Amino acid sequence: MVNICCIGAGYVGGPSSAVIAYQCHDVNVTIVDLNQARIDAWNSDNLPIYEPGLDEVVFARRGKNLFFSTDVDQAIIDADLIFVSVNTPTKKSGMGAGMAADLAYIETATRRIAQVATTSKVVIEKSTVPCRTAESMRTILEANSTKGIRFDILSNPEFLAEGTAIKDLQKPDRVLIGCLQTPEGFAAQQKLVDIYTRWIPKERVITMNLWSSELSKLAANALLAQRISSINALSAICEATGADVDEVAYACGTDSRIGPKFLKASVGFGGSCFQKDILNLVYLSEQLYLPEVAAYWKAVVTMNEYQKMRFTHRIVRTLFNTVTHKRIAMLGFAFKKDTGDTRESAAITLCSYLIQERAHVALYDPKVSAKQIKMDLTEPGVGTNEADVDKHVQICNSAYEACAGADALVIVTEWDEFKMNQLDYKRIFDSMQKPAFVFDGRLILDAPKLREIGFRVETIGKSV
Ligand SMILES: NC(=O)C1=CN([C@@H]2O[C@H](COP(=O)(O)OP(=O)(O)OC[C@H]3O[C@@H](n4cnc5c(N)ncnc54)[C@H](O)[C@@H]3O)[C@@H](O)[C@H]2O)C=CC1
Ligand SMILES: O=C(O)[C@H]1O[C@H](OP(=O)(O)OP(=O)(O)OC[C@H]2O[C@@H](n3ccc(=O)[nH]c3=O)[C@H](O)[C@@H]2O)[C@H](O)[C@@H](O)[C@@H]1O
Repeated sequence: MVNICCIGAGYVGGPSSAVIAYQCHDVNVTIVDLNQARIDAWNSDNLPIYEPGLDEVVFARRGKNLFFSTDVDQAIIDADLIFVSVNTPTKKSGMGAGMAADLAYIETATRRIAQVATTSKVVIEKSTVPCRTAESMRTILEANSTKGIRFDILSNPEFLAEGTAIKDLQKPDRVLIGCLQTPEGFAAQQKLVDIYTRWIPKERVITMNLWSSELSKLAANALLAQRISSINALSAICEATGADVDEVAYACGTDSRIGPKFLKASVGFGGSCFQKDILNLVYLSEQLYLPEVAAYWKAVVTMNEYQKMRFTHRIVRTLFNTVTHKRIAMLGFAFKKDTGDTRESAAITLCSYLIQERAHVALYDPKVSAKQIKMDLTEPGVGTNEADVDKHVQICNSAYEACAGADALVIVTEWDEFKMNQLDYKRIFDSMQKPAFVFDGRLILDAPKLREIGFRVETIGKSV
């Protein structure tokens, strides 16, 4: 029986390893984390992550060939293959602060493996890391390995998107496995290929060298984010000219060379990775003395910040240049629908700007807790503190509650339950101050129908 250990029971480690257990009943999968509360939640009926389809996968295999534990050492000792799936956030201080990836968690996990392993292991870099991180991991492992133990390193970046993680893992576009181009490297690579090809067609499991694999992950996220910033840049032109961004996206997306995906204009991309990974690429380019390349990728993030700011300015301008003491209903706080994750959500920036304008923000999100919202809005650097939040933010239990008495409602996350066929917009209109404004930051509403009800509607990428 093959034993797999995954270090890091987060958004990636949890779902990706659970799917391996689900697909390969003869493989033992143990997911470990230092965070006791997180592991307790994985072992409970209330999993720590909201992800469609995740409960079914976990509940089907937990206690059979899928285990969650804080006993990191034992899981390392027992494992043949070890996924390192720990967080790699942007560094907050020191060299490269605000741009480079913080590799401290990777290094701690790697050193732990070296310290406690008693047999040879294949160590798999699952976290998103700067190009050539595998080299540092290998150096640490080799310098600390004794007793003739062998460590082989693979790069196997993850491409799942939150909200569709289980679907993405069950039927991925591709799986990447990078290895050192040596006989031992190829042998290690084959072990992982043998796992994935149990449920993924062979031609979708792509093998390559370690450095290409590491860089491909950063490149894929940078290219995806670049498309969003491109369409968002065009949305500004649309608003100024009368062109309609949905029509422009459709016209461009039907060109098979461009393709239709990731061309939805929005309040700006969020999520834990796009910004982090682009900044990582920017830092790498700077380190390689490629300032033009760094500036090129940096512009994707700059455009995203601009989009969030532009949208807030539009709200303030439309509400007669002041939102002071006005009630603004914000629908959605997660960075996208079908997840409770708020990391880098555009909602945080928007909310903070509105509070600074002294608005009263009434927030509703179906999957984000009040505690999380408060934590996000009081993080250092966000621009608002606890007193601001207590004074200016109300967390509501429904969209109707948030909108009651509001001057404006703002769609920030594209949850299905905010769509026209799910919410009674006439009821909302009747409960709001007049004139009643709608700001659609996700292009999910039918503006002409809302206008028939009596709303004044402003939509990203469309002029009135
Ligand atoms: N969130 C996402 O959708 C995606 C994330 N990624 C990448 O995957 C990596 C992990 O991301 P997430 O799962 O979102 O992070 P996360 O923060 O949700 O989970 C990481 C977990 O690792 C644990 N951890 C840290 N150091 C540890 C150690 N030494 N021993 C045991 N546990 C330790 C933490 O306690 C935490 O629970 C990052 O590099 C990220 O860039 C890649 C694709 C998608
Ligand atoms: O490395 C990662 O963490 C992951 O990052 C993204 O996944 P994720 O951030 O979960 O979600 P996306 O669907 O990519 O959305 C990211 C942000 O872009 C926004 N977006 C997306 C698509 C679009 O057309 N327009 C748009 O504004 C979303 O609302 C969201 O705020 C990538 O899609 C995954 O392939 C990758 O594995």
